Amino acid sequence: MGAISEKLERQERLSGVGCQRKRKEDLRFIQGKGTYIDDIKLPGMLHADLVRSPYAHARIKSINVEKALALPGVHAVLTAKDLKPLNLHWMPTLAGDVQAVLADEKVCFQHQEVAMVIADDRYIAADAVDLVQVEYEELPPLVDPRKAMDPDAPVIRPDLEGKTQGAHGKRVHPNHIFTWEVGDKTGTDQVFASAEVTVREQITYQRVHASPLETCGCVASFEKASGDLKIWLTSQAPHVVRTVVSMLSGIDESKVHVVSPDVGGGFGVKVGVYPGYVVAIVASIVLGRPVKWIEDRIEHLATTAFGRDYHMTGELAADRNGRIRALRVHVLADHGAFDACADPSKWPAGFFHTCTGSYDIPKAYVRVDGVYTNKAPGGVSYRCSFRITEASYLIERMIDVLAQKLGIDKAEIRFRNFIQPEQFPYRSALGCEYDSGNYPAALKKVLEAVDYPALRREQAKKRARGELMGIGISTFTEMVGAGPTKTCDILGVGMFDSCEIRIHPTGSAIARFGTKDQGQSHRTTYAQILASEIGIPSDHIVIEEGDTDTAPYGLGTYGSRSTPTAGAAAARAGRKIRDKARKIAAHLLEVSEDDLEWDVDRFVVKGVPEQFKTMKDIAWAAYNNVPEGMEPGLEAVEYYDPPNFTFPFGAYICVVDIDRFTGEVKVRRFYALDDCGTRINPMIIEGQVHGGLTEAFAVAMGQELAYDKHGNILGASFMDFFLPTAVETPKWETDYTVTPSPHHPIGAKGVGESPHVGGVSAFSNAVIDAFAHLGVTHINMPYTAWKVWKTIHQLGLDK
Ligand code: PCD
Ligand SMILES: [Cu+]
Repeated sequence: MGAISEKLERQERLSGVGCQRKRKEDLRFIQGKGTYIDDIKLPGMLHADLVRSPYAHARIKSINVEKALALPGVHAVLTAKDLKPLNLHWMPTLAGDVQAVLADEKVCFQHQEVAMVIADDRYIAADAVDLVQVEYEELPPLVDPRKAMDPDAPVIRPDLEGKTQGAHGKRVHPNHIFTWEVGDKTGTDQVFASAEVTVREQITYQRVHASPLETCGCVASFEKASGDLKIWLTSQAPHVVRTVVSMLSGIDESKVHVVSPDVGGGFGVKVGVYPGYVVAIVASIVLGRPVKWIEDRIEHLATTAFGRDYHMTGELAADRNGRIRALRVHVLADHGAFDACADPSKWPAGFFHTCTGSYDIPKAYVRVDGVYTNKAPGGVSYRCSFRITEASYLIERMIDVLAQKLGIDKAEIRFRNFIQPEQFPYRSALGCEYDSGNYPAALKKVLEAVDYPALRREQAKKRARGELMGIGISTFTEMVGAGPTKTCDILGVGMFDSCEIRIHPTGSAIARFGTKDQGQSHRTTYAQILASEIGIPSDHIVIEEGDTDTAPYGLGTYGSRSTPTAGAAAARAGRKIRDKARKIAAHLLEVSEDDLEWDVDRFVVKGVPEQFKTMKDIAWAAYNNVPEGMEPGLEAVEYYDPPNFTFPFGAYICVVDIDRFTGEVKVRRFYALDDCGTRINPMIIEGQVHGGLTEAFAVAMGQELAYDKHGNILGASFMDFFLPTAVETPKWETDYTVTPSPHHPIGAKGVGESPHVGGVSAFSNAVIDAFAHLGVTHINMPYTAWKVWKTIHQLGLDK
């Protein structure tokens, strides 16, 4: 008894994997001691502001900067003409396209960057922006992606004239970017031709935008004397930025130093490189002084990368009993004026090919056409592993549509189609290899928790009274953790990730990673992984990320990849430490290595419990008493290339009541069960789920970057773009099951994006379910009271 409780006590002292350790980050944050980009202030620093286009599509006839330059305090006004000699007026995008850094003779979207003013302070810079005179000649705008490939559509990108080959194959129209196909077209068509039942639906996932508290920005500082370029950047991927900056500028990569300090939220929008960064860097080089550029909220929403804008046609072929036989999907993807999608290079539509979801669908075919329009560029994964939200939304909507057509219960149809636990590893018809899962168990648990049959009975009664109540189910699967490097790279750099750890003589440690926290709590949870592996309490392990001078190379944090990649690297680096520690312990105890066994925080001689060396003892010895021939010190580096993605999943259920007279949707209940394999910190997982669900609620209920017919953006401030506060946000109930990933060293899967991916369809399915008995099969998001009321009114329910 005594020995067991003593062991438990030691285990507890580690605060390792599974512990509800409080966030290490918060001590600084709640005291206002965070360091975000705007907190960086360097001696002699200048401030930049951008001149932006009021038009969606126009020729630039002239730019006159004289008045702006004459304003006291203005140091420079840069235009494309100034960048041209440096060959920096255009830059490559992550998607293999090019993007104008400052508009070159023509603007292609509203708010496009036209010139940068650099001044003593931001106020002078803003005043000078108003003094820059730009003469435009308006061109007809192309706003509707469905018209992008019309024969007489306005040509958006004359720079691509005659280019019949794009980064992802043939281009068939001046506004065509790529066509991407996956799956068995003929086989799928055959199944459809002879299917007992088919359904088809047009589903648009609207253009949306992440809204981190901190907008994008940077401070660039070029040291003329040494030739060093230092950039502070609110970035999710600092190493990638260093590589890109070096490639673009020709400055030796060792002379480029990127620091990503505290990041005030990322959500995918801080992965890429934006024109503002490039011009700020050029300005610093030209002026020999540090230059700060920070977006305001309108600039952020209107110009830095949007998410989604997928116009999908989904079709399912099935048996009369609801067993799905095939899936066929066409997507028209609106990429805006430049293809600046942030996806792994080989995947122009990200991981949209996960659109068979959690279901065992024998045949599938997907085709995605990307087109240019006069809108801001982007296509980042707003809390989504590269288009998985779109994919999951499509299949979760379609399975409901099929259920309605066949009159099968929406939970039941899922059970009939789930990939079964014994089918894993499961290879989907579109080529994803799912590592593990137990979907029926998850859905069963949720249905029991909310008493699903009782909810359906209540709904039937309400329907009889003319009331609107909806029950939405979402049983989603995600594919997160890009790599492996053989299929995933960014501009040729493989998507591994890294951990480097050093144990100090007194038994504390520092570990550095190639990922970059933006609020996810890596300082807290990485230390927990290491604590469990090396037996040093997590409170004695400092975690660092974000400085390219010190951190090992890594691809950054997005796509819920940190736990699957860098988290795995941490576990494996820890094991390397333990391997060396075992040798040192054997030497100290004068026994053979095989006579030792690991016990929480020490090596013990087998069968002789009183003979042991703790990790603390070993750390000290590593610096003064190692076995003959061994290097002193105790450190390890691991670059981890995962063999596969991890496949977290979940079962969500959402219950809504809709006011028949106002169209207001009230979320009565939201029950979310997530399975992310081994849980490192349950409290942090719960926080991630709360955050992701709130963003899902925002997208489903109100977020939209709409454009009018002239290409004016309509949703570019928080007056119009819905950002839920605590007042609007529903109460979340969370639950879990644990299905460890078989290939991850500690069985963990990513979780950061799951609630967003699964949440959006749960809300959507709930709202539409409220109208299902009236024959409604789909309503596009967002479900504002106005839009829902229109449906009610069309159905004559408000009488
Ligand atoms: N199993 C498990 C898993 C996980 N975890 C935890 O949780 C978290 C998360 O994780 P992950 O999933 O791995 O993820 P990451 O990578 O880290 O992150 C990322 C994500 O994350 C999320 N979340 C968040 N939060 C916050 N606060 N902020 C932010 O910004 C954010 N973002 C978002 C997003 S969007 Mo993308 O980018 O779109 O792609 S992607 C994303 C961390 O802390 C970790 O550790 C645990 O514990 N366990
Ligand atoms: Cu931004």
